[in-house]
Amino acid sequence: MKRNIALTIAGSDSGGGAGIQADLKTFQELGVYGMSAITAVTAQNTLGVEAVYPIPLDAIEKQIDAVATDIGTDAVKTGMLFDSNIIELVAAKITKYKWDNVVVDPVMIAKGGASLLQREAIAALKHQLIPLATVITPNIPEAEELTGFSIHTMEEKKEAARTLHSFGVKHVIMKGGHGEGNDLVDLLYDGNDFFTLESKRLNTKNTHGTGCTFAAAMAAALAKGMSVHKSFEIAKRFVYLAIKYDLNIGKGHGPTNHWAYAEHGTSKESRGK
Ligand SMILES: Nc1ncnc2c1ncn2[C@@H]1O[C@H](COP(=O)(O)OP(=O)(O)O)[C@@H](O)[C@H]1O
Ligand SMILES: Cc1ncc(COP(=O)(O)OP(=O)(O)O)c(N)n1
Repeated sequence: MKRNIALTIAGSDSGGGAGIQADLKTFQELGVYGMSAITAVTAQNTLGVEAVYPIPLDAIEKQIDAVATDIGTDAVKTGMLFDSNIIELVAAKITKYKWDNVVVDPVMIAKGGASLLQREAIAALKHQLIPLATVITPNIPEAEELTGFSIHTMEEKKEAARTLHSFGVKHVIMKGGHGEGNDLVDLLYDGNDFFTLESKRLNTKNTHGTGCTFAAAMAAALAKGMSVHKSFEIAKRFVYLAIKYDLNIGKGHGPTNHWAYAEHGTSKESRGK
């Protein structure tokens, strides 16, 4: 049986809810063979990030080259990239290996407030990596940082999506988890039209790793040959169910449930409107 392949270039979360661990679990659950290039090791659990250890640049390069020269990939997802040197390296490798289906999750700050991207790296993210992406998946604070303006209303979300699209990326998905109110809207912009996917806000503290899981599900669906729009639907549903059937793990913000899509994905009740 043919298996499609996806590569995640991201940080390790020792607690298993976000980063490389969330990505590989998501790939597996969506039937995609997962590979990884680790950019940083974090000592992290549901209470927060205790320490960050960036991986030497040549070790990141060797991980990427090792999988690229032998195995190849159908999609790439980037997460925590930590500094501008790592971003420049990743951009150069995407160009060198002519990868498409590139999902860039512009990870900046963990939910507990820990910085996962140096401030000096924001320019490299904007000008070197984002233009190579098929889709970027910022949350509201990340979109505010990248565009330089604050975002509260739907019109401001649309304006931010237009601004981010002008950086050269093909599609922008503005995630709505940080918005206000009970109705939660994720917005896709393809350069011409806007598409929204809505859900009720689930009342849980266990949302650690939602952004990583969403972007990894996008990458997995793209790796399987689906369109960006179809991948958006799958990613939204995958993360919604992962939050709805959350796991009671740890004393803080627990991880989402990566089994939920397989276990509950077909029931009407789980469709969550
Ligand atoms: N409480 C919630 N209930 C339902 N969906 C949520 C909730 N929080 C986040 N999501 C969904 O999870 C995904 C990630 O959203 P967001 O929280 O904005 O990103 P991040 O985890 O990067 O901060 C989005 O699809 C969003 O709609
Ligand atoms: C190693 C690592 N990478 C990324 C994140 C951020 O993940 P995210 O999905 O945005 O979830 P929260 O941190 O907001 O819960 C991370 N924490 N660690």
